[in-house]
Amino acid sequence: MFKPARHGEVGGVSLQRSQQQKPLRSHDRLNLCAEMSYKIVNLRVRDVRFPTSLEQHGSDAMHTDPDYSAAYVVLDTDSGLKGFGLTFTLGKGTEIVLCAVKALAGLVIGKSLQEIVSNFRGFYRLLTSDGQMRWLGPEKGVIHLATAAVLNAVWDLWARAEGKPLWKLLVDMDPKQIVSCIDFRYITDVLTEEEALDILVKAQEGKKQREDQMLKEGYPAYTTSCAWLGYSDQQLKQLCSDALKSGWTRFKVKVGADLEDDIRRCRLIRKMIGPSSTLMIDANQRWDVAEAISWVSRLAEVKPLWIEEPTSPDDILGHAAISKALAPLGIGVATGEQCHNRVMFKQFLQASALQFIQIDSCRLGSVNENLAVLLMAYKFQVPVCPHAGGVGLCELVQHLILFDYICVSADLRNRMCEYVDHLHEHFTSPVVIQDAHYMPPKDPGYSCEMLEESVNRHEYPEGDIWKQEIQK
Ligand SMILES: C[C@H](O)[C@@H](O)[C@@H](O)[C@H](O)C(=O)O
Ligand SMILES: [Mg+2]
Repeated sequence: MFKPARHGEVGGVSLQRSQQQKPLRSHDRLNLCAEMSYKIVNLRVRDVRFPTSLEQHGSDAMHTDPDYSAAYVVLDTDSGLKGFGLTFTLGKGTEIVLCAVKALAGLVIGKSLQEIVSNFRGFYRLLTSDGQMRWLGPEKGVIHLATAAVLNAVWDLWARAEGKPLWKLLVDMDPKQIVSCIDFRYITDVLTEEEALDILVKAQEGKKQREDQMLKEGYPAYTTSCAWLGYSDQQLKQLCSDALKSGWTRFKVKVGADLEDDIRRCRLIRKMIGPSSTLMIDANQRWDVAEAISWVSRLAEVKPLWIEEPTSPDDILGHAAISKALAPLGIGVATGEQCHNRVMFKQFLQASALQFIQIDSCRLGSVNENLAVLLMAYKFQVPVCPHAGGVGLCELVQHLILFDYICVSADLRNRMCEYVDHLHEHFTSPVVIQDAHYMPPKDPGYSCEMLEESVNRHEYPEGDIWKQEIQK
């Protein structure tokens, strides 16, 4: 059974003085309604799946039948306010994530939001460092996906309690409070707390203009939904021509299963979008290192900006070798959607193994760990181009990239956020895309809440959608 940690302790281990969270001074605190502590009294988690594989939406060279799914978390508080969070999965296995979320529930229930956010670094540690459960990770795999779902719900609750969309909650925070949410353990050799603070303080200049700019123009996006691997050439053409009409200028194509098909499909798209539009290719980990280099060299004629996930997501030195070999062709390497944690990102950066860093709102330990990666990326001057799509990933990650632009990078060169046009209708505050840009969300929260009816219909296996599928 989990024993609540005493002050200065995480998972029964006493923290070094320097790692302890300094209590926030009163002026650092946000406006959490003074008389409201928002005590979390219950955590519910549901297995929600969408049968996207039936039409090959989301298919790639390794995931040929993805059913976009979520472990969907709802936190109930004593005040009636709820927090909604999720992590993304591909169908089978979502029930395992549910088990992991349930295993973490005891660390959350009974805590007040005030208690959590006044020592968010400590709370992140509590979830990721439990003396028994960390054996399942640490900070990777199913337990980390579950951590993301739970923490996403906590951040959603916090933003709702403040009456702000999450990006605005972050933008309005004092830089000291931002760094107080980050666990710097294992990354201080490249980024110390002081350096992080320095980056954030320097970026205060021009913040207001950048916020206004985002509210007016939105954040640039690219689309992946024209060219899933399982789509026919006919479908590709139709979707690409529709996207061009709607103002899209940046496109990603799935590759990696068959070289001749890739050449044909990429030529087709390049021809349709013209030389000045941007094309990216994504192999979803299909190749070995040498194979990746030779395959992508054959596709160099279509001038891809990047090759995404050319090989195993764990092979940092392999990515470095591919980056080096493809640099003369003007092709960068992008990865991150399956990068476990900030430590791996640190090494990718140290090894110059990627030229585009793809954070993921549900793979890393929520906002807390993503903040660490955004700051490391800034230090190494590597552009962040978040992974999105799936179910809910666009809704979530738009908040993080808005924060990145307004408060960290202040730069839009070579930067764009992924977009796919699936399943937004199931959310209470779906993303708003205008002229191929993400428009900043206005509703309070982290945009994770799904429509109750959608959850009921898609819950696995009892929902109507799945009952019908099972009967077929
Ligand atoms: C199975 C999924 O659709 C992936 O193919 C998808 O996340 C993809 O890698 C992407 O970059 O969007
Ligand atoms: Mg990808």
